[in-house]
Formats: sequence, structure tokens, C-alpha cells
Amino acid sequence: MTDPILRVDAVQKAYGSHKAIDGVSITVTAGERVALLGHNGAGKTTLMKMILGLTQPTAGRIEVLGHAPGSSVARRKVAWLPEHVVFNRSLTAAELMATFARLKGAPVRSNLDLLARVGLKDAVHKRVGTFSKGMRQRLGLAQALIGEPELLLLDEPTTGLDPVSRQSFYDIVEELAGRGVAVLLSSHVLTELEARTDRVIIMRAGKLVASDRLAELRGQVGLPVRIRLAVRPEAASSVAEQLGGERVNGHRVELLCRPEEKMALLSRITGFGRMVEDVEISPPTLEEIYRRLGGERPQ
Ligand SMILES: Nc1ncnc2c1ncn2[C@@H]1O[C@H](COP(=O)(O)OP(=O)(O)OP(=O)(O)O)[C@@H](O)[C@H]1O
Repeated sequence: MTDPILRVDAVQKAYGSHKAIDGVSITVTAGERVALLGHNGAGKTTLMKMILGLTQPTAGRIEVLGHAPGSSVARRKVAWLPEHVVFNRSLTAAELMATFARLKGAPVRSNLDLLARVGLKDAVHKRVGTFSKGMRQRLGLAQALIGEPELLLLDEPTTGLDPVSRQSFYDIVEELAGRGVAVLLSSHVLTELEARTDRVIIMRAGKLVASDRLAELRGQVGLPVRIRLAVRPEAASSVAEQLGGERVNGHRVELLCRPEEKMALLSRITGFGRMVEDVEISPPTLEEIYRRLGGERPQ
């Protein structure tokens, strides 16, 4: 197995007697998209700030590509996109990118490619003051990508974006992960993360309560799978009774089962032949898993 890009080992961060981070260990490898979830105050931003070297752990150790956060290698290889990006509105996208490239000591000539990669090719010479929120966020991402970072920290990056902008933002993140960039992303919008992350980390009051792939978390929490059937009206009562489900209206039957019972139940459903006209299977959502493990609503 390759060395992780990010290693967080038994890290604590105390503010006086309050432990904002309490014994957290995580790793993120190249090309992995990891979602960092937790209610307000769970410690997500504090963790990101320590990874950036903006604040020091009280105990434990963090390494970025084997280097200390804030060291010159780590600074070059880690990029951060904060929730609210503020730019000088009077500059054009090209001028802003040139300023950031100079600050990072990176070549200005790659900037056009980066702007094209985030879909801002046609806005290169437009003033940032005229940009929509989605365009500003994509410009933020382009700025973060200067210098080809290997670890991308995204703090609630899609706040305030419409569904189409969110989709295109995640498409870019997926493309970056495909090139081997490790991505750690915090968000309160759980529905958008379901299909777009490889692993989910849940924090609660500074502690890690889960870190696994969604499929594994589904198995761990023991929440039921929901199966909805569309049944011919004359058979609805009988089907509901035989399968132990609930008839919800003239031709709908709902069943709950444990994940391991699902296939056997589906085989029984198939046995009803044309009496059952349609089947919809819903595994527990990330929102439901989060509520079970995180213990609180995400917002
Ligand atoms: N500079 C600070 N001084 C004292 N306490 C702090 C400081 N920064 C953070 N905290 C506390 O640490 C805890 C974690 O805060 P943090 O901002 O990391 O949470 P978060 O998960 O990012 O929350 P949100 O979702 O609201 O952004 C909170 O209890 C917060 O009040």
C-alpha cells in the first residue's frame, strides 16, 4: 500500500479546558475523496486549520507527505478552499490568478489551463465583481489548484451553490481525484455526498465516531432497507399480509428488512409474478446514518 498523503495521528487540540479535537486519527491516500461530517462545533474547521499549519495540535502528530504542516513542502502541496472566498472584485480572473501564482511561486503560464479546467475559459478577462457565486467558487478552486497540490481541503465548498453548479463542482473534484489528488471535504449537505465520496468520517464533539466507506457504514448502523412495491389493487392486502408489510394505499405496499434479508425477500416478491408491478429499494441514506452515528442533526 502507498504511503498516505495525509496522516493525522492521535491529535488533540485544547482551548483551555475545552477539547475541540480529542484523540483523532485519520489517513487520506492519493485519489481518495473523504467527506468530513459533524454538527456545528464538532471540530472540522479546527482539524483543517491544523492540517494547514495555521494552528498547532496540543498533542499528537500530523504529517502531509511525511512533512510537518506549515513546512515549505506541506505549504506547496496542500491547498485550501474556505467556505466563503473573498476576492478583489475589480480584478479580472486572469489578474487574480497571476497574483496568487506569484504568491505561491508557481508559473503564471499554467493559469489558463486551470481556469479552463474549472469551466471559466470564457471568463478569463472578466472582472470578478461580475461573477455569479458558482463562478466565484470555481475561481476559488482554480486558485487552490495553482502549483498542483496533492491534498485539497474543501470547507463546505458548495454552500450557496445551485444544483447545477454543485454538480459541476463535484465533477471537477472527481476529475482531480482521478489524477491522484487526495480530497478532504466538509459539508452539511449530505445528500450531495452520497455518490461523490469514497469514505465518510463523522466527528462528534471533537471525537471521531466513524470512518469508513458508505457501504460499510450501512452495515455497521443496522438500519433497515426500505422496499416499496406497486401491487395490483386486488392483490395489495394479500401481498402485504404475506410479506409482513404495510399497505399504504390502494396499490402500494411498504416493507422494512435487514440488509442481509433483502435478497431472500426479493425472491419471495418475484414469486408473486405479475401481481407486483414495480419494486423500489432504498438503502439507508447518509442522512439517516449520520443521525444514528453523529447523534444530532447536521445543521
Ligand atoms: N480559537 C478558538 N478559541 C476557543 N475555542 C475555539 C476556537 N476555535 C474553535 N473553538 C471551539 O472548538 C470547537 C470546534 O470548532 P470548529 O470551528 O472546529 O467546529 P466545526 O465542526 O468546524 O463547526 P462548523 O460546522 O460550525 O464550522 C467549538 O466548540 C469551538 O467553539
